[in-house]
Order: sequence, then structure tokens, then C-alpha cells
Amino acid sequence: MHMSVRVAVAGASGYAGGELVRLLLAHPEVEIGALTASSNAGQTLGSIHPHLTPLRDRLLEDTTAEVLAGHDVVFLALPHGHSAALAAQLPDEVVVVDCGADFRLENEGDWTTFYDTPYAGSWPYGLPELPLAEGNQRDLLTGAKRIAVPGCYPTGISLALAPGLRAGLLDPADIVIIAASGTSGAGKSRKPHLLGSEVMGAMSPYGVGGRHRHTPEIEQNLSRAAGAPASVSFTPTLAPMARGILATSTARLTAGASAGQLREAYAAAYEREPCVVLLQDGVWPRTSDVLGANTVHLQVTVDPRQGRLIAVSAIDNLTKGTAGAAVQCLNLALGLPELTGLSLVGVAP
Ligand SMILES: NC(=O)C1=CN([C@@H]2O[C@H](COP(=O)(O)OP(=O)(O)OC[C@H]3O[C@@H](n4cnc5c(N)ncnc54)[C@H](OP(=O)(O)O)[C@@H]3O)[C@@H](O)[C@H]2O)C=CC1
Ligand SMILES: CC(=O)N[C@@H](CCC(=O)OP(=O)(O)O)C(=O)O
Repeated sequence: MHMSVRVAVAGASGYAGGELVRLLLAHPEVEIGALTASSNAGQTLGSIHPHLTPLRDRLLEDTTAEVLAGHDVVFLALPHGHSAALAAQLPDEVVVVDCGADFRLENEGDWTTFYDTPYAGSWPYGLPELPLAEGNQRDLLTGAKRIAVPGCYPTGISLALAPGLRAGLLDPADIVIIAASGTSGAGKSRKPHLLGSEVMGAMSPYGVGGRHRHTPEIEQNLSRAAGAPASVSFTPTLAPMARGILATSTARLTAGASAGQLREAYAAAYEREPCVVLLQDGVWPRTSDVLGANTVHLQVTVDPRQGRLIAVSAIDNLTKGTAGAAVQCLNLALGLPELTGLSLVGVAP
């Protein structure tokens, strides 16, 4: 049956919003309605995102509840803290998919510590493939009217560690993660550390010392996978590329856990998940292989001297890391085949 789902994107002038429009243009069941912006309201989409050729003459509207209401689905791709007030003004029957952080955390104390703004509550978390100790994440998203899309770092990292934790093969209290992200992860706003001359030819850490706001989100996901509190040391770095995240996630093996058991746990967790690909032995993830695709590439091995799992994952922060996940959530919310409009094919070299 052919549906026509009327969809609006708030924040269409940003990176996440632009990627949403790119994916929605390839979605057979969607009609693209209002596209909104803030400082760029009144401009054409083509003046901001020339790559979105078919909609180049579309005018960006103001981001108001009046403009967004009247759609079946509203995507919010706004800076943190701007989703809650807007979402509260949208009718209950509208499906709202928030790409920001506002509704991701279940613990108010974590929110206040890492975001320092009023807590808005939590919505079902839009990572259907996340292995859980109890229950099924996909079931929470099917037919949901409000969904919180994960942060980009938590997506690749959580999927890289959850199968081993769920199987009891990894210690949830001994996890160390180092990840590198392309600059689009930081959004379009002008920031001195994102100037080309600062980023080109340099890699640099930030949020060092357990300060990055994705730390509690990763711990929330991994605790749900382990069925016990997880504690992580997470250090992000900025890499001189536009898109992509390569995360190296490590955890101590529990007593008696073997490399063979771990590989089996990962293969079993993802054998029916087309978006999460456990690569063949010896093939390691690269950001270039997931560019523009709604995929996570994953490889795991054991460092026997240290008794640690080394799990490396690659995602495109704007596709599976944001907009692709958001479209997957739209499909689940509306009961459409989950991968409608999404591509698992990357662009390489
Ligand atoms: N970039 C990424 O990889 C990821 C981003 N996200 C999340 O998606 C959301 C958007 O991120 P991103 O696209 O990177 O950010 P950008 O800075 O690229 O875009 C922000 C968008 O929000 C609009 N905006 C800015 N200020 C306001 C305001 N006061 N009221 C209403 N709209 C406003 C901007 O409009 P204008 O330009 O016209 O001023 C723009 O459309 C964020 O919450 C981010 O955390 C989530 C996962 C990954
Ligand atoms: C390179 C870079 O700056 N990345 C962003 C993460 C972007 C993202 O996914 O996250 P949110 O949706 O939670 O903003 C950062 O570290 O803040």
C-alpha cells in the first residue's frame, strides 16, 4: 500500500537537518512539507545546501509550532535545549523524532550534571539494534509517537560493547573508549576550534577527563545491555575529515571468557541486523566504507596479554549517527518496513 506521509524538518539549514532532507528525498512514502531554520529563515534551501538539488528553490520557514503542526511527522534537528518547548506545543498525534539530546537521558541527575539546563524527561531511545539484558529496544519504538535519536558517539560505541556485556563476558565497571569524529559532528555554528586552519592536518582531544556529555548516555545504554551499572572512561578527539566516527572501545573480560565466546555473542546479536555489520575476521572498520550509509561496521578481537576486548566501530555521524537513525525511527513509528528509504551502501574510495 502506498502511503503519503507529510514530514517537516525543523533545523533544515543545519548539518543534521540537511542530511535528513537528503535521505527523505529518497524515501518513497514521504512528502516533504515545511523545512525550517532560524537565522537562515527566508533563504532558499539551495543557498544553504546546494547538494539538495531537487529542492533548491524551497524557502526555509521560521521554526514555530504553527509551521510544524499539520504534518504527520516532525523531525527536530535543533541545538540542545530547543526541542522540549517546541515539542510540547505539537499535537499528541504528530510523531516527533528529536535528533537533539533533550529526551535521551532517563536520569535527571545525569542530565543536570552534563547539560546544566532544566530536565525535560525521556522518550523511547531510537537505537532499535541495541542488545538489552531484558526486553527489546525495537518494541519500544514500534508505533511510538515520541522518539529520542541517539547521540552520534553513543551509537557506534554502544553497539560495539553491548553484545559482550549482555552475554556476561565483559566487566561493565572496566571500560575505556577513545573515539575520533569528523568536524560535522560539531554542527555548523562558527567556533574557533573548528576553523579550517585549526583542524586541517591536526587531531586533537576534547572533553578529556570524563567531561563529555555523551558519557552518561553511553553508560545508560551499556547498563541496560549488562543488566548492571556500567562505568566508562570516554575520550573524544576531533579528526580532520568532514564526516565519520571511528571508535575504539575496550573492556576487561570476565573470568573464563574467551575470544571464541565473544565472537559468537557478537555474531548472534547482529546476524539479523542489516545495519550492524560484524566484518569478516581480519577486516577492520574504516569511516570511508560507511560514508552516507545507514550502517555500523564493527570488528572485535581480544588482546590476550591484557585480557581485554578491543571493539572498533565506524559510522557516518550524520547518517546512522543521526539522520539515518531518525528515518529508521520514523519507519518504526509508522509501521513501515524499517529500512524504507535507507541505503546500506557506502561511497568509496
Ligand atoms: N552533527 C551531528 O553529527 C549530530 C547532531 N545531532 C544533533 O542534531 C541537532 C542539530 O545538530 P547540527 O545539525 O549538527 O547543528 P547545526 O548547528 O548544523 O544546525 C542547527 C540548526 O538549528 C537551527 N537553530 C539554531 N539556533 C536555533 C534557535 N535558537 N531556534 C531554532 N532553531 C535554531 C539552525 O538554524 P540557522 O542555521 O538557520 O540559524 C540550524 O538549522 C543537535 O541537537 C545535535 O546535537 C545529533 C547527532 C549527531
Ligand atoms: C565533533 C563534535 O564536536 N561532536 C559533537 C557530538 C555531536 C553529537 O552527536 O551529538 P549530540 O547530538 O549529542 O550533540 C560533540 O562532541 O559535542
